[in-house]
Amino acid sequence: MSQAILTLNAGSSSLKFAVFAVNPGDEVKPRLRGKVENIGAAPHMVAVDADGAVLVERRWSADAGLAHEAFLEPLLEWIDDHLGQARLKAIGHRVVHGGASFTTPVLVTEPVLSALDALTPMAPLHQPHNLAAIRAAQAARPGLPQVACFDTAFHSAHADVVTRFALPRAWHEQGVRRYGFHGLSYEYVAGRLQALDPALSAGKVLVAHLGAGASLCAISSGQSLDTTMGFTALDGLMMGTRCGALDPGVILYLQQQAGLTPAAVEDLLYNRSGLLGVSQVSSDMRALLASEDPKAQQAVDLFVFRIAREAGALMSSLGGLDGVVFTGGIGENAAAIRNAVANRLAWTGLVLDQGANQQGQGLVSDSQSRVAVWVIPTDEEVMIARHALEIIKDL
Ligand SMILES: Nc1ncnc2c1ncn2[C@@H]1O[C@H](COP(=O)(O)OP(=O)(O)O)[C@@H](O)[C@H]1O
Ligand SMILES: CC(=O)OP(=O)(O)O
Ligand SMILES: [Mg+2]
Repeated sequence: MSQAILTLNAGSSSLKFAVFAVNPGDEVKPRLRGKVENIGAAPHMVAVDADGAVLVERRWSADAGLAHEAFLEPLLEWIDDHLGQARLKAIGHRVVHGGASFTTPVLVTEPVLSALDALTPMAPLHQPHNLAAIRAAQAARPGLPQVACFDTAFHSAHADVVTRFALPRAWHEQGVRRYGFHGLSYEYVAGRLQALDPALSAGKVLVAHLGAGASLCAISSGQSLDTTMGFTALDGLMMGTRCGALDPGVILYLQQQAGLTPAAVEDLLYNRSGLLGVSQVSSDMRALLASEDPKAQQAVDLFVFRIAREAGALMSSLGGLDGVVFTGGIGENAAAIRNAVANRLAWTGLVLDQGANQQGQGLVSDSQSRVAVWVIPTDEEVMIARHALEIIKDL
């Protein structure tokens, strides 16, 4: 009987899932993938097979009030019905925060779960959903190995200086330091780039993961050297609803002068800021690009400005720039954003091929460009499946 691995990637408002067949040579091959989007509002589930044919599509009403956990049991049953002859060998999970202790994927045990629970305050949008998915999967499939794969792990070899805040050193020792996120995405993209352009992948590359959450990663010879997110996934770029880098004095002002409680500050910075907060229109880049509202344009301009500014910082960490890779929902699909970022980085000698950029696939820089620019669709799911298989191989 063939074997399969299920991956679960519980995000702030979505639950992505995929089933991979384990082929000879331990190669994982996608069988089906899908997502439940818009959880908390009007959930929408869609799943497709390996050829992209729709297997299921379902909508729930906005007032159903369903949380992530409500989808897990029916989802696991639906997946069982679609496994055919295959037997589920493990479930791999994306866990956003691994802290200082988890620098590689691990088999989930109770002590692992409680250690990950302690990191929840540092990833309030993600960690509770990641851990709820693990607990629900444990309850539904007792005995089935669960593997946690961390967003932070790809950045765990950063030089000491990259990890530090200029705070009294005792805080660093207590774990108040920069970690970085979106590591599963960066690891996948780095692997794809090595296959697509080995010479570039041996050089200095800036990868822009621009989705609901957004960050940049400085990758040299396939290794992460620096990244824009830090202690939490709030730092760095402006995001859908998150503020990105902020003068810490603003937080003091909000609490001490404006009288916001810590919980209200958390809600402001994680849920009400970013594209949504500045535009007052939407957190969704598609809606902003289609809007006539000048505030939407202002939000897009700030998003692009912040990318270019942080890109400058990471070029310094890299000591140069040979290539840029765009990925994530915005990076893969929004030609206008790639173009605007490219215009701000023109001083590096980066020139887009306008036709290729509109197409948005593969190499999109001009043949005369000093900096190569690629669009590479990310795949956190396949990375999770590979890691899960690696961990359970010796069980
Ligand atoms: N065709 C498109 N043009 C512009 N933005 C897009 C397009 N398709 C998706 N996006 C944007 O991608 C973002 C979601 O990215 P994604 O990587 O899927 O998010 P998540 O972090 O939830 O995985 C949204 O802001 C959405 O508007
Ligand atoms: C870490 C993070 O911001 O993840 P996402 O982009 O999925 O929200
Ligand atoms: Mg994402």
